[in-house]
Amino acid sequence: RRPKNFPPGPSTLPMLGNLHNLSLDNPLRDFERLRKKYGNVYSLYLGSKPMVMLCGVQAIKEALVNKGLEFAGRPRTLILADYGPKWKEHRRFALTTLRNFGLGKQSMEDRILGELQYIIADLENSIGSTLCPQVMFHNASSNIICQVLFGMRFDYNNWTMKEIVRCFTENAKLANGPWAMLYDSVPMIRHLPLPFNKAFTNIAICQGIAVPWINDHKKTRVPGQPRDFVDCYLDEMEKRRKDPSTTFSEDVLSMYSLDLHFAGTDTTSNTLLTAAFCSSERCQEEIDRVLEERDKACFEDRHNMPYVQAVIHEMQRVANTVPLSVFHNTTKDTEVMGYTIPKGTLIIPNLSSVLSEEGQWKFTHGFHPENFLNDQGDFVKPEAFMPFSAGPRMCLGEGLARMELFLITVTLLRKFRFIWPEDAGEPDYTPVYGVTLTPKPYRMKVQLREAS
Ligand code: HEM
Repeated sequence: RRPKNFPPGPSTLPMLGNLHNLSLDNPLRDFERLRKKYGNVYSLYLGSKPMVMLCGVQAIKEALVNKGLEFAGRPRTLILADYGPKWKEHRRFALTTLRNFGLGKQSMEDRILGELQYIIADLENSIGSTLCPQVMFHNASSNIICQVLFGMRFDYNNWTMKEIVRCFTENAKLANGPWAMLYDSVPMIRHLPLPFNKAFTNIAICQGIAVPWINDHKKTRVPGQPRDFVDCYLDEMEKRRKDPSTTFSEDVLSMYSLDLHFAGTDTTSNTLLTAAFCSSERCQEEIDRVLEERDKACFEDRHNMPYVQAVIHEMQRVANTVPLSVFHNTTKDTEVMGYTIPKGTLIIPNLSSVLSEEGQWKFTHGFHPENFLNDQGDFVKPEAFMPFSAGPRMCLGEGLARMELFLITVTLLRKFRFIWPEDAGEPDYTPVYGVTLTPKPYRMKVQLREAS
């Protein structure tokens, strides 16, 4: 039985709770069906553990923004830290460090533009034939964040690179799956040989790769002259050495850099993968007009490219890359939309429900850049645009991601034309479910624009 004034939901079965109400492949449709039946705030039981689903702008903003700290916890599933001093100190440090490395400034742009040269080379090698952009975009996104963290990049066919990307993509599929949901709620399943346990093997593999890189930094760094995020962290650890309450340590560094590397890879690349479907001649005209003879774009150009901006934002809306955000936990007894939510309740902010919420968009279905343009053709961002979530736990890499999406889209559309191969049949837009939604693997034909 649900506690008094707890959000409503379907009746439960012993042991299973509501698991039988959810499809193992893709529970998003079930969540939408339940929203229609029970409203924007409803509850489900994963085994015996309650969870609350938040749908729509109003409920999500009330919880994640207005009552941000009360909803800022994390369940102890995979890697991201729960709410507390460790999360606070590390989040503050990471935001400042990323900013100092030029988030929004020249040097971060240089890193992205530098990586773009390798993407361009890959695409040029595929002119006239077809290419699977999945691997290329994953490698590029991984390299960009890898350079920020560790100061290095890898060739796209390098074994280490392939192994990291394999672990990340596999974990992205396991992380929000039903087993992951159960993992937090039914401790005894942790000892069973379940598919979800593979996620921990993958984390161990990635740590096994990253720890020697960190050790190498310890040997080669010059204190006070950081080359990358890891150097900055080691400097900070040194500074806090005598502080008994510090949460900075080498163990945390290896986990934290893994969090950032993972969070910055599968998200950006899956958004770009959806983007490759959406290129348009109108974008290309705007890009040509603004860049004129210049050989590369810069992030500032976005202010003169309202249509491109609208396309990129619409592509994020449609891509719905992180449909259920990352799960939250309540840090104290609280309320949302008049319902009572006890401390320690699993919270799922259903971002998918906001990105396609009736009444929030000019066009809810299909791909319409007009959702982000006013009558004068200026770029506008509706309140319901929340692919990075909202509140104190919102995406830490939003700045980097927005810069990547803009520079990569503009540079590639300026140079190439992407065509759906005639013999490939109709594109299948059904995404593959996970913490990130992934388009089914596909191939694109690539042409140089000048040549066409
Ligand atoms: C298009 C690309 C991206 C999308 C759509 C995206 C989306 C999200 C979402 C929805 C969350 C969950 C927020 C919440 O729990 O309320 C999140 C968290 C996070 N993201 Fe991103 N993200 C993207 C790119 C990146 C990049 C490039 C980085 C790397 C710097 C990154 C680092 C993180 C981290 C560290 C968190 C956890 C924040 C915390 O727990 O405090 N993300 N992201």
